[in-house]
Amino acid sequence: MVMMKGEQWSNLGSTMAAIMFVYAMFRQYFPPQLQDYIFRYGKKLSNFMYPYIHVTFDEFIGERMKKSEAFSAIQNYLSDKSSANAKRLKADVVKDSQSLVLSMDYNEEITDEFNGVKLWWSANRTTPKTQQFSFYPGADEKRFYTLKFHKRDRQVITGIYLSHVLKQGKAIAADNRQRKLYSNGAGQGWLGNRSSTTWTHVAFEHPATFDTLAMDAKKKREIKKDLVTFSNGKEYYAKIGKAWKRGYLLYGPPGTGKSTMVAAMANFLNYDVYDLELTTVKNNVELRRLLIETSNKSIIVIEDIDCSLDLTGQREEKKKKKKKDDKNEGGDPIGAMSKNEERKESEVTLSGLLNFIDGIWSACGGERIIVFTTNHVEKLDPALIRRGRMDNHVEMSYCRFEAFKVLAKNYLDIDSHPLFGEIGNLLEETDMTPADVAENLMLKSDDDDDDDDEVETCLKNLIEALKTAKEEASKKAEEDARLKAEKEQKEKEEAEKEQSVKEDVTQDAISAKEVKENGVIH
Ligand SMILES: Nc1ncnc2c1ncn2[C@@H]1O[C@H](COP(=O)(O)OP(=O)(O)OP(=O)(O)O)[C@@H](O)[C@H]1O
Ligand SMILES: [Mg+2]
Repeated sequence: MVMMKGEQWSNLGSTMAAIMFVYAMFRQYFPPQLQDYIFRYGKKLSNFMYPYIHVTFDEFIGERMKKSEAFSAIQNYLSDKSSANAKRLKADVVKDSQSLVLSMDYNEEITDEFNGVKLWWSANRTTPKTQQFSFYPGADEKRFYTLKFHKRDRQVITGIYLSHVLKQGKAIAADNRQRKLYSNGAGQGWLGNRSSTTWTHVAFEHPATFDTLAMDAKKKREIKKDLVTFSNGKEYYAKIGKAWKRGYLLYGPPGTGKSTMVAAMANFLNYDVYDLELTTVKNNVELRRLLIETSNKSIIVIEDIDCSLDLTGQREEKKKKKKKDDKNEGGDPIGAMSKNEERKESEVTLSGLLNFIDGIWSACGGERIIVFTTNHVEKLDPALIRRGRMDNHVEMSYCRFEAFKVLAKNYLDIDSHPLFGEIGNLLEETDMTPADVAENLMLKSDDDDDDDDEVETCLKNLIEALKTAKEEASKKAEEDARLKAEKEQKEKEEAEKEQSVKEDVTQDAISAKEVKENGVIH
């Protein structure tokens, strides 16, 4: 054995010596130009033997371990291709998504064709051969995709194919993406004090759509058109020099579908929803930070804006009153502190909010819809709802016949019924919210056999409810009229009384003057 090893070594030694000798001869006897020539042709020869180019795409880029956008896009693109082509597939539940995604297994190669050019993709991974114990098995694993193509196709691949892959991959990601509902909750600082608020999210799974939304069909069409124009309007907004965002004000009585409309908008556009609770936002700075943290393709909602902020035009008076209170409580430091803390609850001001809507920061990112909902549009400061801030004012109103038909179709699956005529008339005369109408249309059992009976019962119940509501409304109107008349009568009486008192006083004054001047007593 040892002999053999020694023999091998001596063989290797002599081979090396032979190579060195040949190389020395080559350098000595061939002029440098010829050497270059030979090297060039040597390379050409090897290129000829292996004419392919390999490009690798790593999963992570940079030192900060940022996930490569290209890798994700390629992953999506290939999962779409490979489910049809590859033989060995890997099934994965993509994070934040409920659907199973099939992608090609490691070391599997799939062929793609683009404009007549053939190319090959393969998924690879390398695991460093360390013996170190790792808390996260697989964390050291490096994953990458390799693209192989013929070097004559270089132009096509680097020019258009790769950008095509990235675009397709991103489009697939947008389709598969699980939308999120964000809300801003007060965080807890590590010393127990209230820290700044941050966005937390859950999956957004509201089933409302424009089809299930009961409202005037024409209005609905207009809103849908407006939304589509907005979401396709990137170039247009850039051209006119306006930030790519749009404001909606939804107003109407409680239960008319304002919140439902927001969900329908998000589902229609495939946007995320940010539900902004203004009362937990400490101040304008925090408001701005929260805004900057929102992603594009999102709807930012502030519900019941009239309750979240004091926007009724009486701000100044209140502030003055507060200042007065402060002065009075000079001797009570603890009280003053708690008052201060209370005030910290929300120092968001109208001007802060306006900056939030149309200040320069609001343009960051773009593609955002801001929705305000309110029950009392008349209470809002006109500055807040002028066009340009709130571009689209949508009134959500009581349920009329057309809206009822949508609800009847959704809830009872009927397009017409003999009772529709009566319901239609009642709905024109009575104000009932879609929420109340819908409540009456809910089927109480899921038995298919007596469906027709149940539909009829539901509609009859609705008629009863409408009649009751109508009676109540007329009673209320009567009562209101009575109270009004009483009030007017009272005011009239008071005015008369005042007048007579005034007259008496004047009469007395005249008499007193006469006495003084003439010394006459009647
Ligand atoms: N226009 C509508 N179309 C379909 N369903 C509706 C409509 N309006 C109300 N509803 C039903 O009534 C319920 C309450 O509606 P929603 O929460 O959207 O009202 P809202 O206008 O936001 O009320 P609030 O002012 O009290 O917030 C919803 O769950 C929905 O099922
Ligand atoms: Mg609501």
